[in-house]
Amino acid sequence: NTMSLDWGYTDDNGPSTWAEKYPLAAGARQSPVDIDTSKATSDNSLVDREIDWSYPSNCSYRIVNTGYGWRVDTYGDDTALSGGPLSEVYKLEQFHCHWGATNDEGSEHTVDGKSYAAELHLVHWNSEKYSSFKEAASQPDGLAVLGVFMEIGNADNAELEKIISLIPKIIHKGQDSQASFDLDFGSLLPESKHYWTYLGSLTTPPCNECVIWTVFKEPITISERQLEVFRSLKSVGEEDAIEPEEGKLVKNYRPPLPLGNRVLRECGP
Ligand SMILES: NS(=O)(=O)c1ccc(C(=O)N2CCc3cc(O)c(O)cc3[C@@H]2c2ccccc2)cc1
Ligand SMILES: [Zn+2]
Repeated sequence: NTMSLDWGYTDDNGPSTWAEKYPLAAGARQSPVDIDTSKATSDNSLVDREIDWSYPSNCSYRIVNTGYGWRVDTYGDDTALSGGPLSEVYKLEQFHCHWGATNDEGSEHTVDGKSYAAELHLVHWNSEKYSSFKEAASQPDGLAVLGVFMEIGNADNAELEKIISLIPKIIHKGQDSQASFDLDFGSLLPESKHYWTYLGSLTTPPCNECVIWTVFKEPITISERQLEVFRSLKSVGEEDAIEPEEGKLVKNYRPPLPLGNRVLRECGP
């Protein structure tokens, strides 16, 4: 029925149930993973191959409540991500975030078992080799996602505030808001470009194994108030008459899956 999403993060439709309807979720190249720093190899294949990104400073965006979080759709024409583990240039398609009900959980990747309070994902697709995002999402090197850990700090994150200020307009699933603001992506990313990288998947259904993951080592900070605004989103539409406190998206992260025999590489200490 319209009330229940066919997948989500509650006990009855959460990550442990996804493989029933989305068989790829049970694959051997799934994401997220726990980053065991002792397993990371710093072979010189990545040495001084920094991750290079160029994003426009002023652009028009659409923020949407997908039912499992907020997502900002960019019109990635003049965006470019290259270098690091990437052999081609990738275009930014969208970015979004994952969080938990309390600050001691919320990130998808963990580092030596430690969770951060949230994790930002910037999703890019291989526009050099493929003709659309959807086509790229069915290819092993189709997508490149940058993962940025978020920890609680005293100060608001000013760049994120431009997005957070739009959230009250998209409280219910399906709502969206068009905005054009000058987003300085550079400050949504940590100062240090040091990262881990491995081959993985979408962390939500359909869990396609199409992602080259790059997770920055250094977190950015977000305030508790800003994180509370994320948790005020609802996973149900305006028409779904439920109690005011019900349907709140207090968590939308997938717990880590086994790295298995995949290689985990790192660049920078
Ligand atoms: N967390 S993440 O790994 O960075 C990630 C990346 C992309 C996507 C994404 O764009 N998806 C997956 C979920 C989804 C749900 C929809 O209702 C929808 O309209 C589109 C998507 C897309 C998607 C769907 C099918 C194939 C590829 C992507 C989701 C999560
Ligand atoms: Zn994500």
